[in-house]
Amino acid sequence: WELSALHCSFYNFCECGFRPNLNALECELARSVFGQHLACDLVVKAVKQFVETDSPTKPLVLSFHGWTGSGKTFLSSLLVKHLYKDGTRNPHVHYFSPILHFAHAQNVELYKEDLRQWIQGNLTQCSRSVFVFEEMDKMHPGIIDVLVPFLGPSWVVYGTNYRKAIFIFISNAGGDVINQVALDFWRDRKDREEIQLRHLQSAISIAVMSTPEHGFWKSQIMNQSLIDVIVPFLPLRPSHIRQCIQKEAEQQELEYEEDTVQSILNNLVYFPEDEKVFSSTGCKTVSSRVSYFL
Ligand SMILES: Nc1ncnc2c1ncn2[C@@H]1O[C@H](COP(=O)(O)OP(=O)(O)OP(=O)(O)O)[C@@H](O)[C@H]1O
Repeated sequence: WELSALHCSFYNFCECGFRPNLNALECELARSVFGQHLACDLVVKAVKQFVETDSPTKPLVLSFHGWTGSGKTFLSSLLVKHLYKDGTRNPHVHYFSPILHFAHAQNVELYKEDLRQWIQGNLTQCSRSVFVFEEMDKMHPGIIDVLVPFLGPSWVVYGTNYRKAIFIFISNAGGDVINQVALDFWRDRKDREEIQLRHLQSAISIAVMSTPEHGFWKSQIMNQSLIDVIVPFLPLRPSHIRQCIQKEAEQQELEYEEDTVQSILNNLVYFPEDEKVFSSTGCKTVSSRVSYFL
């Protein structure tokens, strides 16, 4: 008890169960997230820097981009797991999905007001809240702009210390350009681990800004550069899918033969059609296939 109290007063961040364990995060990402060296590095660095600052000047805003099934939602849940004592069960982690929460275009004004109040209310209760916005490329543009006052360094939101919050935006936008860069590296026989943010960042921003269905389209969030880190997720190679299959089989406590793993791999779709370099669905359908095949 004493040690934990000391830790809390020293770091000043045990409020609302916020107990980041970033070494554990780093280990779990290295062990469980396959083929995403760039995303893992960027997230760990950004979060470390953020939580080690007593009074951050703005909230941490991360934007995850990449092909389906590449691990965007998975990584965000591992991050949350290691930020709070009770992980994803912590009530100060809030998930938003356009289909669930903002389904009807005619209600945009209502959604905006509800969202603004929800964020403000929750930040008043707990400044160390995390807000995760899924499928940003299906969000009606405009809704997300109500977040602008909460994301920047210079606004004051009365009664809240909004600067300690973490916002994560997830979308497939930019997936095509990320895939193209990864494919070019593969064709040039360059190591995938050589891909750096500078190879992708501006192309992703351009892709997002030119997608009218994206929640960031014409948004002040992009125009005012309120995103701290753009986090690209690379398309997964068959070797990564193999790792996902093995992990899933182990989790389900199923015995597996190499032949069966190969059959699952053979049953997936890869692109480009002639070269079959990357999985079209990433690891997304692996869990159900493992249950079916093993
Ligand atoms: N890079 C990865 N390493 C390990 N497991 C992965 C990876 N990518 C995906 N998975 C597995 O596949 C499941 C689905 O992935 P996830 O939901 O994170 O994909 P996503 O990128 O968010 O896809 P979408 O864009 O369709 O929402 C995860 O729960 C995880 O088990």
